[in-house]
Amino acid sequence: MPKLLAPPPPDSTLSPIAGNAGLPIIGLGLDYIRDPMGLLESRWERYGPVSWLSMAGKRWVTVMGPDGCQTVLQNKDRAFANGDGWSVLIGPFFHRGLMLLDGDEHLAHRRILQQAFTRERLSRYTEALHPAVEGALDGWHPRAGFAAYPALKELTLDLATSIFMGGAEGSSHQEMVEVNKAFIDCVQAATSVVRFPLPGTRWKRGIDGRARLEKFFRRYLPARRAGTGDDLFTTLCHIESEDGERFSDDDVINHMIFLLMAAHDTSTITLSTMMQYLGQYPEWQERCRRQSAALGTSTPSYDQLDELTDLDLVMKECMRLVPPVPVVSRRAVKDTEVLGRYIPRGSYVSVVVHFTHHMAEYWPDPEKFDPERFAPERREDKIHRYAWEPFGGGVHKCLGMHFAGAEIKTVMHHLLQRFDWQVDRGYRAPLNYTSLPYPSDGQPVDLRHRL
Ligand code: HEM
Repeated sequence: MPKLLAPPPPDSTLSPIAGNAGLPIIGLGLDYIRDPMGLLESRWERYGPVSWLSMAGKRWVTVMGPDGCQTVLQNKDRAFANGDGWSVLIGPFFHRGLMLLDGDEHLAHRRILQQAFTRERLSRYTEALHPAVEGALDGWHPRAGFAAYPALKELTLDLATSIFMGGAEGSSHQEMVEVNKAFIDCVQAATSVVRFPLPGTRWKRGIDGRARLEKFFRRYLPARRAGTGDDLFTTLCHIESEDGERFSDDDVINHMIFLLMAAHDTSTITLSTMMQYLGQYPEWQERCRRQSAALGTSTPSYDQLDELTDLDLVMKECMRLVPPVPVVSRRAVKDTEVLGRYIPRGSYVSVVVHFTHHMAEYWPDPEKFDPERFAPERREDKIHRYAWEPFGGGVHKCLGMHFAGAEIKTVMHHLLQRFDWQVDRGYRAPLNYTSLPYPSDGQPVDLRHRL
């Protein structure tokens, strides 16, 4: 029997939200991790676009489909808060990152941070990306069954240390491996069943990871405050809003830790998904390679990357099929409603991007890899403003989306020129949804140097 979350006030025309809790404590967490689409589809059929369930120790109102997602993300009556919504999942690890701030404070920090993502700065980051990508790819040893995911993860961390940090002078390889592990621990702690620092739990590893990251960044802070480099860390130390507001030392560290997290896993899974599908669809790999070669340079500028339109289609389709952030979190700070369903103050709300991206109503043959659906003559994403929403929407829409596009295209440009690769057409990535999705088999591809 479905249970109702809370009755609407007596004079209200709103309906209550139906749902079910699942198992004690863990709720439906394991069902989601095992088969997110299976769980979501069954709930859509049973309850429609707004329902409730238990997960990660809390009751969540789950909102599916572009109409409901739009209402929550646009947040017109300011009923949904980010800080409280995300804190319950990742607060101890990413507190005071931009995504966890709200209201005027969020706006003030976002205004300063925007200065780090102007077109001019993105052009300079892109210039710096090329040698860093080339250096990282020099360490790749192609073979059949090459594990693309861990190699890409290491590569994006290398990029983060050079482009974001301006290098990590004085840090050993072993230390960087530990920093990488600290990120993973912080991200994976999000869905820990135990939500206090009990030794041996994901939560405890996340807390330890945060402490390690803070120590790491604090060590480099004085040098970046005094420096004049083009990296993001130095930029955050110097940028100011139009009113002359600047970041404190703590702000810089909090934003750096969040930005590295925001940039790292999201770009890695996008690249890894692209390698999978380009390996499975050699005609697309060749199309992208031809366009890339037609640029006539191994180090295209930020503006030139716009000419890689085929790669752009593939990137969009891969982010549709595997959205790097499948669920976005909020908390209702007052009584409100979504699609006529009553949401009482204090409710946790999850916006399920992943489901929208696979709805047959909006995406014909939704499981098919079909990058042309984003081509100008089709533009299936135009059917609804929130049909394709990998970067979210509203005031918290991803601040790094243009950086992400530049990084992903730069890496792919170098990969296409250096290597070709194949993946069996029947392969299905065993994606682990414990936190952000990743292929638990390391995403094997048959990788070869191009002759
Ligand atoms: C494929 C890559 C990426 C995807 C899919 C992605 C996705 C998202 C999503 C869905 C949000 C909104 C979260 C919410 O509404 O609560 C977000 C926020 C954010 N992202 Fe990204 N992201 C990507 C890459 C990046 C990169 C590379 C950076 C930084 C260089 C970045 C920085 C941020 C920041 C700062 C926010 C918070 C914005 C705010 O709250 O005002 N992201 N991202």
